[in-house]
Amino acid sequence: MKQAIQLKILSDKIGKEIPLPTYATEGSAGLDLRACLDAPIELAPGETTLLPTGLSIYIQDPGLAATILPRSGLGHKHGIVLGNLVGLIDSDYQGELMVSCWNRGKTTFIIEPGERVAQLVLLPVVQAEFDIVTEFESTERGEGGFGHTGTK
Ligand SMILES: O=c1ccn([C@H]2C[C@H](O)[C@@H](COP(=O)(O)OP(=O)(O)OP(=O)(O)O)O2)c(=O)[nH]1
Ligand SMILES: [Mg+2]
Repeated sequence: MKQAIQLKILSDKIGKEIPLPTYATEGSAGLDLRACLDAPIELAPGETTLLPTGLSIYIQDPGLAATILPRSGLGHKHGIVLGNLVGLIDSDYQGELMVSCWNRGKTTFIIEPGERVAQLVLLPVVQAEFDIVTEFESTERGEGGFGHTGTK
């Protein structure tokens, strides 16, 4: 599904040395987010840094949200993941998209200006309107969880 989303360019670098986010292929779910930096950043093992993207989006529709997810190659091969594990962008957020970058690996990683550090995925959202009850209709699972169904 496609939907227009308002986007503000906050840095002169965007659209010049740093391209606007695009879907890499027709079927891509994620838009790669690039580090909007003046100079490379060294991220030592165990360190976390908050990277600007030079962009803000205003999703506007409360039925949507965006998530910031790690890129699998960076995460698996270099241990570069997100300090908050997953970022959630609210539909009413209008500030700069920020990427918390965590080096959970064992070697220093250099983040270059314009490097694709994470990906943005827009998702549908349902806001709950709580209906307070004292009993739930019973289910096969009931209150069982956390391995209740076994491992094999
Ligand atoms: O990786 C992220 C996560 C969040 N945000 C922005 C968008 C989001 O809408 C806002 C608040 O995020 P969240 O609700 O996860 O953080 P919080 O610690 O609960 O802050 P707040 O009290 O502002 O809601 O921060 C980012 O730019 N990047
Ligand atoms: Mg919050």
